[in-house]
Amino acid sequence: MSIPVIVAIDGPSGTGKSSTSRAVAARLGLSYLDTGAQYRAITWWMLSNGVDVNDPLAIADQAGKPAIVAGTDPAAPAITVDGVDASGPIRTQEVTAAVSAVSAVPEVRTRMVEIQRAAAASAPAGIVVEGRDIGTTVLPDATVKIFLTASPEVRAARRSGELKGAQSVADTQAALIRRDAADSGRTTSPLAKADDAVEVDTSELSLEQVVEQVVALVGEKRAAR
Ligand SMILES: Nc1ncnc2c1ncn2[C@@H]1O[C@H](COP(=O)(O)OP(=O)(O)O)[C@@H](O)[C@H]1O
Ligand SMILES: Nc1ccn([C@H]2C[C@H](O)[C@@H](COP(=O)(O)OP(=O)(O)O)O2)c(=O)n1
Repeated sequence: MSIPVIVAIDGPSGTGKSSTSRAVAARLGLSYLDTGAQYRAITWWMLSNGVDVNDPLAIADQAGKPAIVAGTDPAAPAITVDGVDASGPIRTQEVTAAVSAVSAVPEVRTRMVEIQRAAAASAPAGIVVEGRDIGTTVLPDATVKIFLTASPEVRAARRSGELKGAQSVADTQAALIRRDAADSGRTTSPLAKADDAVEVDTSELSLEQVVEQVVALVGEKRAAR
């Protein structure tokens, strides 16, 4: 058996983290973990249970309550909260608007990071983990670290394509920029590129080209060890 490979993929919203991570994991036979889905899931629980998402003390107090379980099959990403499928509700604009505030609370992060490290440690062949602080904080010893970027215009166009006109491209771009600022500016493990991460600007690349680059980097690291 070869040593498990750990791939950390970080970056702001709409840069292609989820699509790239799933495709790389599927191609290399690795597990896959979407940590953003976990932060969205705990945010959904807070909103559903009447917790004031602008009150960090209230969030901290409740952070230990919901059971968040994320699947690790790249072919069928799954997320449940207290056993209930949360894959639809975590993508609503209400959750998107509240997730940065909830995920800035240290007690929330401590819990999520524990679950994320356990998933990485138990993946038989290795795992691709995507998020904001994977290379810096969650898995600082990852085999390969990637930091994806793209221009705000490209990211907003990609996101509004998914929202199917529910929000204008200009509003989507403004919301992305607000979330970037909140995620990069928080005190506990902000969105940041690790010093040893490879930065890939995906603005002008197809998904296939990004996947190829990441797969090639993993191959190089494997060959070197
Ligand atoms: N390199 C790319 N070129 C064009 N579209 C892309 C590319 N990467 C991702 N996408 C599309 O952009 C949208 C956002 O991608 P996603 O992987 O969800 O980004 P993130 O996880 O960083 O928010 C999706 O609709 C996806 O299909
Ligand atoms: N490792 C992570 C992953 C996500 N988060 C927070 C910050 C992000 O704005 C939200 C949502 O992340 P998600 O990856 O689902 O966001 P997008 O799909 O890129 O819009 O969660 C985090 O704080 N740390």
